[in-house]
Amino acid sequence: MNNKEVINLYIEDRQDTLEWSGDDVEIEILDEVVTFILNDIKQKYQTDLLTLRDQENQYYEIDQIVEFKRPHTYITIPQRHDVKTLAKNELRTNRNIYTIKKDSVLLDKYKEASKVESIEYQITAIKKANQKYVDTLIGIFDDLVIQPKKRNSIKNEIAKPIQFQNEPESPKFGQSPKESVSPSWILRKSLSDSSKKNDLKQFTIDEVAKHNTINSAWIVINSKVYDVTKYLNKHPGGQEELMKGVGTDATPLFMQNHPWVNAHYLLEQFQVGFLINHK
Ligand code: HEM
Repeated sequence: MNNKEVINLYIEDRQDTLEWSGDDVEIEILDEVVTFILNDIKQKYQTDLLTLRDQENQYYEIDQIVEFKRPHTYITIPQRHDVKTLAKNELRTNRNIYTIKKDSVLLDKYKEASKVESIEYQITAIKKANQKYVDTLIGIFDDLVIQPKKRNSIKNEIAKPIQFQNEPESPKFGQSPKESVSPSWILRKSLSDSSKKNDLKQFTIDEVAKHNTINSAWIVINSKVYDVTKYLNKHPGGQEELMKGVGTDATPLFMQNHPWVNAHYLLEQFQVGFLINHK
């Protein structure tokens, strides 16, 4: 009964672990969960290109993670990481553990040794999120002058590794990508971010809590503080729903309702700062 299986995905300081008991879980479900994780990584790292490699540095494709139940997959972003050195020994401070059952997935998030969040997803919600992700992505790219080449094939080619004939000079961890090797849309995004960054402040959760009315409505999603006063009547789920999260760190509520929504894309103009985690 206890034939527990595990797949690990690593990128920088993040480790995502899928755990399941071999008898209970169909391979399609594992595929959905892996896709869900890779989509999340793509959103967080703002890229649609991820390469997957094993411990021997061999490239492979997304469906091979599950098909061969590879225990360790190292993920890199071609223009951002030095592809010659796999960061096998990075300190993984952010760990996400997905316990997969027949119809649901329990996600436990850890920061260093402490559990910071626990979310239960129905498999149907994960499937819906994967489907929605494609739509969200198209929405994002519509706004950019330069379109990524694979825009129409993203759905079928999630995370397909790309190979360079001559490997480009890649920045090391922690350095920002060089202009010459960055896809222009990433560059564009980071430039617009940095010009605004000067105005952004740091807030404690107590300061955020003061803005809990429809006349001044602040909300925290993924450590970013947004003044959503002007977004309240635009929220597709309704003002009343959004008000449930106002004045708080609403990341868990947000994730329960629509993990596929890219909040930062929608709310960037309303960002006023960052949340400081004090103590
Ligand atoms: C401030 C950040 C938020 C943003 C940018 C946002 C954005 C959205 C978007 C784009 C949708 C449409 C989703 C779709 O059609 O797939 C939506 C729906 C919804 N949102 Fe939010 N939301 C936010 C916060 C919240 C919070 C805090 C809650 C709950 C307390 C919430 C509850 C809902 C609900 C219940 C729906 C309807 C879902 C459905 O029709 O299936 N949202 N939101």
